[in-house]
Amino acid sequence: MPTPFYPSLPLRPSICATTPRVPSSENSSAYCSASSASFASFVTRTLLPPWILRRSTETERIEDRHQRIMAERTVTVVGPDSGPEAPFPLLMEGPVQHGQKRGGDKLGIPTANLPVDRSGKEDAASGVYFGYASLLLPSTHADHPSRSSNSNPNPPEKKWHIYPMVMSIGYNPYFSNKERTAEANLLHIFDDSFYDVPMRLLILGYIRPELDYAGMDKLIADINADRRDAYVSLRTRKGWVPKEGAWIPSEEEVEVEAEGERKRKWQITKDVTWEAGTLDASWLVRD
Ligand SMILES: Cc1cc2nc3c(=O)[nH]c(=O)nc-3n(C[C@H](O)[C@H](O)[C@H](O)COP(=O)(O)O)c2cc1C
Ligand SMILES: Nc1ncnc2c1ncn2[C@@H]1O[C@H](COP(=O)(O)OP(=O)(O)O)[C@@H](O)[C@H]1O
Repeated sequence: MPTPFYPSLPLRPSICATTPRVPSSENSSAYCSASSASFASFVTRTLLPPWILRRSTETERIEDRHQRIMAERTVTVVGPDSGPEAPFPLLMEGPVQHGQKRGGDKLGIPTANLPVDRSGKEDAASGVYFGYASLLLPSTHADHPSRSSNSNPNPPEKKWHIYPMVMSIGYNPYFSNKERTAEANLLHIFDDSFYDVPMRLLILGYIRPELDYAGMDKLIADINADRRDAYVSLRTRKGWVPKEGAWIPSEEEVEVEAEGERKRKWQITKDVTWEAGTLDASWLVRD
């Protein structure tokens, strides 16, 4: 019998906060799912992907952790089940550039930068988006699939490799940037940086506008919530999973030291295989 795409689990997260994180004034395509009842049951059925169920020794622990976390916070599932809608997808590409060195060092969330002005996306509304990135890693790179020790669904002979991502386009109001940038956090743990590596971004949906914050901890919390929303929005629906397959992260809640306090955050920790979906992501891997 084929493995069901959506596992059945006793989770009851609330879908779309009563005060949504996502005001939609800046972009009409920003929205929470229309039918919260069906989405509630959808995410209830789908939140934990099959690979978690297959990990026999860790299953209990991770399930417990997911249940507790998901009971504590809300998840915004963005876009219709069938897949991205106009004006998406938006496409961007270019070599990864250096930024202000804040993502990894200050926020603990590295972001691979592309200039906005040379990519033809000047008209894209500033804000937080999600979708997939692909990288053309040289075969000598530590993260090239041919060198990876973990089970890797991306065939090494393929030149471009796909990763789920969440990104911001704009001026980073918290840091008052002068230049508009596009910055993607790939939902994958890399062993090495990949500056100058060609990157493509298939932008599939809009999560929220860029915001200013009273403190960096609030910015970090929101970016982690964005990562979670992007992950659930992509992972749980066939219409959002590439036909081409992806490196898929598993998330775990870990203790981290931040500004002298121990805090909890979501961190991508493992690679697992996603079942192929119906999304056409061929642009990401074409030669
Ligand atoms: C998903 C995501 C959401 C973000 N949201 C905001 C935001 O609301 N406000 C803001 O000032 N910066 C936001 N940023 C940008 C971060 O501040 C930025 O990644 C950080 O300044 C690192 O910059 P650097 O690459 O130049 O080091 C966001 C980044 C990501 C990946
Ligand atoms: N998961 C990841 N997502 C994005 N970039 C990553 C990731 N892991 C490592 N990197 C590397 O970290 C760099 C970004 O780190 P960051 O501290 O934000 O520096 P910068 O300000 O130069 O962009 C990326 O250009 C990339 O080479």
